Amino acid sequence: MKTVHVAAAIIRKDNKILAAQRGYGEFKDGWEFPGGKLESGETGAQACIREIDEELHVAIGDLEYLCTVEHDYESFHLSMECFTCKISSGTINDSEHENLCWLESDQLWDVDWLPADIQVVKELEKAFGH
Ligand SMILES: Nc1nc2c([nH]c(=O)n2[C@H]2C[C@H](O)[C@@H](COP(=O)(O)OP(=O)(O)OP(=O)(O)O)O2)c(=O)[nH]1
Repeated sequence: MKTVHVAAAIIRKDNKILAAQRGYGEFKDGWEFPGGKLESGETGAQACIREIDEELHVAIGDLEYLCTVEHDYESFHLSMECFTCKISSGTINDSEHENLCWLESDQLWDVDWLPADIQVVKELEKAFGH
């Protein structure tokens, strides 16, 4: 099965994290962390910074590796590196998602996450002691 390498940004603000609802494609309407596929030669962190600039038009910093999720979808295997981070400059101007939502720590399960993201949210709960 084909492996797709993705980097995802868990953007933190105060006690909240940013969730995004996909606006197109196979997983339309599912909730995820902003990010996208690694380009050749890129590290996960580099892809994360580039994707967030392209999608949300902000710069991110303070990246901290959280986990890598391995998930088998029907038609591909996803290997997704996840980083927590903060916005270091700019104001979000979303060019790609249907919705964005800042979730408080007690709202993490209020959205319908993509299957692979369930594990990420569990890791987040562990990391932040919820
Ligand atoms: N960005 C992102 N993708 C995720 C998450 N969870 C998850 O299963 N995925 C899957 C959905 C997609 O199949 C793949 C990421 O593709 P993408 O469409 O965001 O990447 P991209 O912008 O580089 O790609 P493209 O649309 O230009 O082809 O990973 C997540 O939390 N964030």
